[in-house]
Amino acid sequence: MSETARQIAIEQQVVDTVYARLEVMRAQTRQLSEEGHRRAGGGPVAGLVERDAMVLGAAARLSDLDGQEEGIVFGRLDFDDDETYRIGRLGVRDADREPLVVDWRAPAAAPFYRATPGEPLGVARRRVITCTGRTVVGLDDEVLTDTPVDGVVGEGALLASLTRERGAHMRDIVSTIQREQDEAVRAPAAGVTLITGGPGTGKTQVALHRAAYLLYRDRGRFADGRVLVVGPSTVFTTYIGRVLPGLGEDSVHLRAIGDLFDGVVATRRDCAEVARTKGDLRMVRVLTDLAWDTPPNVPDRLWGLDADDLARARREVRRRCEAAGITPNAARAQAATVLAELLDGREVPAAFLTAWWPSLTPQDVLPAQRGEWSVDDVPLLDELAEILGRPQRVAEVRPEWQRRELRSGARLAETFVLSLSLGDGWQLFAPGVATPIAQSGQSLDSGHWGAQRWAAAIILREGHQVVGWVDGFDPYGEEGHVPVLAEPLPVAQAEEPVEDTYQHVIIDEAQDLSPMECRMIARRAAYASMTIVGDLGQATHPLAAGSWPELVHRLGKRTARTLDLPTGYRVPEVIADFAARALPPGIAPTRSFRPGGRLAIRRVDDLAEAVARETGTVIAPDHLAAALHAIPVSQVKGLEYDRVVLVEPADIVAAEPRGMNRLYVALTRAVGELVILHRKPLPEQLTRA
Ligand SMILES: Nc1ncnc2c1ncn2[C@@H]1O[C@H](COP(=O)(O)OP(=O)(O)OP(=O)(O)O)[C@@H](O)[C@H]1O
Repeated sequence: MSETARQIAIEQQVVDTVYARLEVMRAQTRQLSEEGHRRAGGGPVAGLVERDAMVLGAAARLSDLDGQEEGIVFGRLDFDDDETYRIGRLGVRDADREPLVVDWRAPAAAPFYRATPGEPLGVARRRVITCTGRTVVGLDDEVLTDTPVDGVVGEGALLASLTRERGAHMRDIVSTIQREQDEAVRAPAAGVTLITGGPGTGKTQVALHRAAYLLYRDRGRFADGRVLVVGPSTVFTTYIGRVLPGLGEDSVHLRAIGDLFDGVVATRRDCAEVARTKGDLRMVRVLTDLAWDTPPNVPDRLWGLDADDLARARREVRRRCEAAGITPNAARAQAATVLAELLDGREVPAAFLTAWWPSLTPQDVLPAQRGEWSVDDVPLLDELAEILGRPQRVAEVRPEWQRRELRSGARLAETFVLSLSLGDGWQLFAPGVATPIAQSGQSLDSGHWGAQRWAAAIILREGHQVVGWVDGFDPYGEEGHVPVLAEPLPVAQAEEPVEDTYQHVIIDEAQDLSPMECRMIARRAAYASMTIVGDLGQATHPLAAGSWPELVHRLGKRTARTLDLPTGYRVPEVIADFAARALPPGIAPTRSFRPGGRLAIRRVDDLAEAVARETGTVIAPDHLAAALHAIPVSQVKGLEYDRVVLVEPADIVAAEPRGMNRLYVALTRAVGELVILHRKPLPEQLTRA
């Protein structure tokens, strides 16, 4: 038996023990979950709470275990003092609670990523264990001590991992995270962490592993959708979408910029000129004017008031509301007041007010052009949501009595009638109109009649019945003869305001954010710590920040701790050296870890014909992409392919103000081979030696 086979057999034994233990845990978990469901049948409130807690915990545990089928154990550390332990995607203990595998995120696992020959941290040997499913298929040892270590085997885990076949989705790098990457993954959660580095330095990987790390370190704070990861496009989020579930985490919100505003999924980008306009901070003013403008199709006269009078009234409403900090969607009462003043106190019918001052959604104010919003529209919709204000929340418009009922969970007819100002109830039915009791004066008889009408209204609206009459308070709080209502509808669930802010926000490809996009993210990160990941050399947005401090500031934060990733793991040396010619002055090229690589540059007469002869992924200027069945160059950010065929660089550069940066992005997508096909002369920068 070879030494490698012997060592593999040793590790296989450990892996088998871990899986056997997981099976036991899985069976226990399933039993727990079933027990939870059975108890739920009982129904009492206390039981429900218990059920929820149990089912939730059990289900989470199950999905944890299911997600970890592949390669749970991937590392081993042997220390100078003969201590040994295995590192895995999750921590597993045996029946006596002794650790079988240490979670890669635990402090004890840090030496696996941090130890170097110069600074071994007590580690004698670091071993990477490669599994396919439950079978150990390879080992790679690195000895970090001068004293001899037995049974050393190796095949270069990092290189092996880099040369593995590429799938349609990004795979995690948990077994080969490099030291500088690990420092970025484990940087403190608080404040702003800025992770910079050239193409292929592992920024995206670090960002995702960091999300998993934060969840592990402070689950109470970050679980349940409290971490947001923002990427540049839905193609990109789909590409990286499996990394976190593979690491056992599925509670992170992963969103593309075009996907951040609820109810809209935008994938198309506007051309640079339009993007420049839409991304500019001056849009805030434009959108504010739009939000207060007269909406289309609203009535344009009311009794003696014509369209001009109404337009003037609208301006007056805006003036008063802006002075008082009231948003358009909360301004109907002010609108009523202004109109009533113009009408010498005459009360404006509710129906008119609702039509003239409707509640607006951002989509009402900024309808889709040709049936579709662009990614650059999304921050505008989000801004409009802020400017318009939410249509008043149910909780806010509910009268106090109703809120009290919702809080207590009980709807008491007597309470309903006696303890509240009946005006509240009437307001629900006919806002802005005087109540029947008020209209009928103070005589008890007509008051009684009015109360009956009022009760009928409430019956219609709320499903109550009148079961008697008592002396209570009329709509104006005066004493009167009022109905006691019964048979209420069940009390609805109290609607808690949904907080859509996060505890931690991770932004990938952050160099590309326009000022308006920054505002959209900052709105979700007002109280959040942040991880900002990017490369200024790949900035293509016409309004991209010129420096990192500027971007941090745009995101509403002040300072950042910066970590730079200096080594590129994607692009091989030959291609990286060539691509560096497209880098703007002042940006240092990335040192490539991958040796070799193949580069071919061909001048051709017919692009379509030349493309048809090639194999690999074709990347073309956007205007040629469809004809050549190619991926538009604007869509490849963050992605990578084994063999890239890049078409007509001159057109890519000419298409937009930051065309050279766009070309740099395209040149740095290839993992093995890059073929450049061009009909027009190459951009001058590429021809420089
Ligand atoms: N430590 C590592 N071990 C194995 N593979 C790695 C490691 N670091 C990075 N890689 C691989 O290198 C490639 C580039 O990584 P990634 O996409 O995270 O880089 P990036 O810096 O985000 O690139 P870009 O700036 O182009 O978006 C990926 O295939 C990734 O899996």
